[in-house]
Amino acid sequence: MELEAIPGVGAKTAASLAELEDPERALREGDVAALASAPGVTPGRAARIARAAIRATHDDPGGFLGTDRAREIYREVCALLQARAVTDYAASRLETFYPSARRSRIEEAREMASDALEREPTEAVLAALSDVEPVTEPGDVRVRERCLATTDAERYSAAREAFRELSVEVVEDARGLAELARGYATVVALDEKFAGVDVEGDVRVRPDAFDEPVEIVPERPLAFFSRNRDRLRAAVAVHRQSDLDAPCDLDALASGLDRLDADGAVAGDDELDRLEDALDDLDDAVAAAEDLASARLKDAIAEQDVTIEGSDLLSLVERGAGADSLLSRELADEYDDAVTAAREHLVETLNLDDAEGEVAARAFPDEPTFPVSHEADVVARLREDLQSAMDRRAGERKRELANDLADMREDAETLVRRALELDVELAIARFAADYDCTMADFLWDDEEQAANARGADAAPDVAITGGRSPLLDEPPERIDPVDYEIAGVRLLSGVNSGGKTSTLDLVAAVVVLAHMGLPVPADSVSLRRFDGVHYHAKTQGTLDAGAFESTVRGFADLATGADGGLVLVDELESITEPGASAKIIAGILEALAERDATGVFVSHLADEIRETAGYDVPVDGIEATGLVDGELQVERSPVPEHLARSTPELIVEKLADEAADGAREPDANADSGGGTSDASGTTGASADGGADATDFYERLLAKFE
Ligand SMILES: Nc1ncnc2c1ncn2[C@@H]1O[C@H](COP(=O)(O)OP(=O)(O)OP(=O)(O)O)[C@@H](O)[C@H]1O
Repeated sequence: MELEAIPGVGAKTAASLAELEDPERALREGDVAALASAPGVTPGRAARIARAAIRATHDDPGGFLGTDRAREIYREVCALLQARAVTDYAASRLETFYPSARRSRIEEAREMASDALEREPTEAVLAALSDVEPVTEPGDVRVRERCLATTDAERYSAAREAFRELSVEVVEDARGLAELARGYATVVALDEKFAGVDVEGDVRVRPDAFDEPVEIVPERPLAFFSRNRDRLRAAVAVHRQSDLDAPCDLDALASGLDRLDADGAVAGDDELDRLEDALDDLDDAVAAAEDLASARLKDAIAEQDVTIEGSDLLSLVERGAGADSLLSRELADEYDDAVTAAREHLVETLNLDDAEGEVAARAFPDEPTFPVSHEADVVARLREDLQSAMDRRAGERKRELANDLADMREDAETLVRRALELDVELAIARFAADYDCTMADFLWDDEEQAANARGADAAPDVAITGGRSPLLDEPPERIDPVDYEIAGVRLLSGVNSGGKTSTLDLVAAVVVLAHMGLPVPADSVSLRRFDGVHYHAKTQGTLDAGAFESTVRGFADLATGADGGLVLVDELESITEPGASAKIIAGILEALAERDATGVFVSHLADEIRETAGYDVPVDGIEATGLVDGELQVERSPVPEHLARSTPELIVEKLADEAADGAREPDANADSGGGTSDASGTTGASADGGADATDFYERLLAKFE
């Protein structure tokens, strides 16, 4: 895919995306983490780019969400899904699901959602997911103890390009190599002609270096694995806790990671640990050995009676000899014992092997001295030996581990990606479980046409059974399921607070989710494919002339455009005075009906609109089954083709009933002091005035017929 062909991606962003290892894959798979790793691309922008790329693939013009309220509904359902994601990745990735009018996109997303519904979001998987994050590239790795050397200028440039972690030096000849070997622990000569040269130090001739980068810089793969160690371990745990297919041997990867320190060094190697400890403890051990030997010798001297003949003493003094000579002559055995103890102490505390022990033995001189002191140059030699043994060992282990892990890098990245994608699926599965969702049945255009051609009864445009609006501010168990069928353009009437707006929200949420390819919160839903959703929320109060004009203009576009969208309108009458509103709504309904559009208009002016409209507008109604203790008892599912009674009508009916009861039972009212207010604040009928009040309420009631 041409990066600049993606809507919204300009030259700068395209250049930035081109820096990714595989931008096509990232776009194809909606890998928002990879996209967000492009320079200057934020996670939010990454999701928008991924969405735009999906749209481009499906030739989707976008714009499905035609109004602010429709966009709000999308954002709200998206937030409900995101609230069920564990990782930031999944939260961003869920934003790549958007309502589309394109069948191919809907079906693609439905396939993924259907797989998601098979997933089981166990506590163990969710806990493991909390530590998974997209892998990151380690920062610049610099290896200072190793360098590359060549006599060839071209090879020099190629090596600088291929081995950015190492210094590359130009040398003239073997002497140059020898000089480098004095400054670096290891020199890797790239030229064949150095094969067989004898240079002191660790000089390796590797003309194959370019083909074996892991051998030359094992730090490169190790840096990746150590940088991502915790997230890789978490991804391994996610795979072990779930039924995900692992792209590699999880045990091998886990054991490789166990052999790695967070800073890229090899961990868990006893010999390496021994050498490292010996180096760390060398100075202390030498000092302790010295003290030990001196103390022994001191004790021996203190216990010793030294007899010396006067002539001997004289000759010693004449030769200028000090007490040391006396020591060697008189206390040679004691000195030997003390020095042996010091040497043994060194070997034991530093856990030295035989060869190292031989060097350590020379750290204390055979010539007696008091106090006993070490030979600094021997200790320095021991340090060098230990250091080079450690470097050698670390190098070997690094290369071994790097060879084991390097081949797993791609799989390790896939492992993390699959774990993160699982989080996306689990968020969908958890949303579906919380709202008892199901996949909607689409009546695709060709099937619809075939049905119409057969003369079959036209199926409703949307049919919802047991719908539970996820947008209600109620916990899922308090939501009354709603059945609603929408065919053509219709009115929805009903009592105040009966659930008319909530029904529009439910329809919008179901249609948006279905067109996102995601499960819908209902027992069953069948619907046709829509080009968009145009949901107009109730306006607060009447509009000024300008706002009114632009609202009417908006409906003109809807009524005359080619868009086969779903139109949902909530109490449009509030935009202006009731008489004018009814006329305008009737006109809009007529125009939409002529275009075979689908729509629901919630209105309290159903009668007036029907009188004005030039066709028989169907009216559905949300009915109150009665008023109990001042509370409406509502049947939330709209009754098809039924004008619901309004709240005022219900209240007048209640007053009429109460007045009639009062007129029939004068004694009861006389007892309660007649003419007082009842609990609901309405005036009851008195024994003598009951008949009048009954007549009055009956008169009001008759106006509703
Ligand atoms: N299906 C439902 N299940 C449970 N509660 C619901 C349901 N539908 C609506 N309600 C409750 O009824 C309240 C009122 O709903 P809604 O605003 O949709 O009514 P309305 O008919 O549009 O009211 P109005 O005529 O005043 O605009 C909601 O806030 C919610 O608490």
